Amino acid sequence: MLPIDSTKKLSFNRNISDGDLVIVYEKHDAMKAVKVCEKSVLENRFGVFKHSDWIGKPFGCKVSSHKGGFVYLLAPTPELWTLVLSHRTQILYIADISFVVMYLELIPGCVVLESGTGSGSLSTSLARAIAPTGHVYTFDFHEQRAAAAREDFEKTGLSDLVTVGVRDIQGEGFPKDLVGVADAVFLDLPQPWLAIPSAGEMLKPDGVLCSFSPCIEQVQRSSETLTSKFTDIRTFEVLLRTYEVREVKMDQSQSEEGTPGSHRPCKRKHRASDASLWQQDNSGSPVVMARPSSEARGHTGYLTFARLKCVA
Ligand SMILES: C[S@@+](CC[C@H](N)C(=O)[O-])C[C@H]1O[C@@H](n2cnc3c(N)ncnc32)[C@H](O)[C@@H]1O
Repeated sequence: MLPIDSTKKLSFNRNISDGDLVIVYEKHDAMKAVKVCEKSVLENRFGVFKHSDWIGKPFGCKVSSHKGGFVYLLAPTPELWTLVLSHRTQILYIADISFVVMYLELIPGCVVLESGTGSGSLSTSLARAIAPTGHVYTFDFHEQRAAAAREDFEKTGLSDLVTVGVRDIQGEGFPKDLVGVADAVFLDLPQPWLAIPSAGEMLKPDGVLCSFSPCIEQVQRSSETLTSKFTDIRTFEVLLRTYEVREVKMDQSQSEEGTPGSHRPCKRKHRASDASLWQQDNSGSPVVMARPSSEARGHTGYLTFARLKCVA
């Protein structure tokens, strides 16, 4: 049973305290994690911000610098942490992470095994999904990476939910004391097929495994290994298309035709089925438009899922 404290730490429905981690938000692509320390200041292009002014304010608040600039102080949720963490390895991002959490069928109380830990990007979301009574056991054979991940889980308040082990999972498999305890196993390893037999031993009957691989050759090799003990083998590639939503001024002719490269704006205001595109009725007034982002992320990898066969 986990100490009740871990539930409290996961809740951001409270005010900022000395020692808390906050995400200082300038804009969606300019954020950084800062540990609040009463005597410290944050300096950026908007001025100097005293941490002491932040203490006692709610997460999500807007705070001002000595010269009137401002930033937002956001809670270190897994969604934001993934965007600000220090990259020690390639990491999983939100599109793949959300898919993994859903298809591994994670709910509070689940036990999840993961390897490798890498930068802990996925582990952070796994931990929140199984909190407050579940547990994530994550393994990496790289000692410094494992230690850095442990420090990060301390900072983000997840250390009661995640145990980081140093182990060569491809060579040795998962530890024998975890046999049969896992609801789900996640592999992000260069040769996942070497770890699949051990992952199968760790899973409860009907448990789900997911393996992330950047190349289709790895998927084929993993799938061959999966067929002996697993069923319902499926591979997905999650391709995310991001849209930029901007307010623009248009003249009447443009508003009739739409703008090149964008979707033609819809003349209706806030129609529920067309919520991303709309315009105000008066020509010349600002129009809100959505267009595909030029920085859209393409291929990240393949997610192969499989369910352990139940032996009657
Ligand atoms: C791409 S990273 C994982 C990133 C992680 N999914 C994330 O979202 O932050 C792969 C990790 O696997 C670890 N690794 C590679 N081979 C391993 C092995 N045989 N046993 C354990 N870990 C291994 C590497 O050290 C590396 O940290």
